[in-house]
Amino acid sequence: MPAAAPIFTLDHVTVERGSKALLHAISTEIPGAACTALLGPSGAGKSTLLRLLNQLGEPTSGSVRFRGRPLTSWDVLALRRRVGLVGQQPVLLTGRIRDELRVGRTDLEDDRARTLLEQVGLYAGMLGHATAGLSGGEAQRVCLARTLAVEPEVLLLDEPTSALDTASAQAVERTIRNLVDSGLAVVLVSHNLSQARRIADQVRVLRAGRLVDSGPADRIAYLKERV
Ligand SMILES: Nc1ncnc2c1ncn2[C@@H]1O[C@H](COP(=O)(O)OP(=O)(O)OP(=O)(O)O)[C@@H](O)[C@H]1O
Repeated sequence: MPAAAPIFTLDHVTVERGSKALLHAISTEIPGAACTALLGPSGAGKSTLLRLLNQLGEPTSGSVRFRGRPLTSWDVLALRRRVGLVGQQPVLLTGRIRDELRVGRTDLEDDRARTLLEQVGLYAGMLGHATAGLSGGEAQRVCLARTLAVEPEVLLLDEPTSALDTASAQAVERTIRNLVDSGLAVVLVSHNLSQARRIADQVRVLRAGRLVDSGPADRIAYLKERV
């Protein structure tokens, strides 16, 4: 069977800030309907790369294409509806969970909103609750549900479970894996190598801004050599 078309194609992507190169001539593809983990030590450039993918940053040189079209040719808001990003720190924008889930989807019905809450490991009954007083982990999951409400084709996740306890992290991992299995593309930045082994299909390893390894998760030495 021919390989599916990549969802993102990076061609010699370099990002410089002042005299420092945060990413050096990265060329790679990110497949659709798969979970791709961006791994590497702190400061390697993982978040910088992730943020390029929904135009929260721009390459100094080189190009990124989404579904074959240069990112720069996409309307930014249209792109961000198709490519949703959940950052490391939850940022809540409204006072109630129902309103929060409707931020990008004003016509979201309560039944769908309850399903989204359950999908991220929260209780459907929380729909009417205030957002004030949510724990960091709960807020992170509400942010994930808010992004999923828009039905993106790609989910960009920057350390999505770093603030969660084990049970909540497992619930979110299961959600991520189910979404991938139902056709969503996920790009995940993680320091948690066990998590990457559990849910990543593909891995890209960065070190000091360079792509040093790339391929299916079971062939990546970075995952095999570390606990
Ligand atoms: N706007 C900026 N200006 C200058 N340097 C930056 C900027 N943003 C990030 N950096 C630097 O770029 C390098 C890569 O940062 P980045 O956050 O992408 O790494 P990372 O691999 O995601 O790290 P971590 O795992 O610690 O989150 C770091 O040295 C960081 O200090």
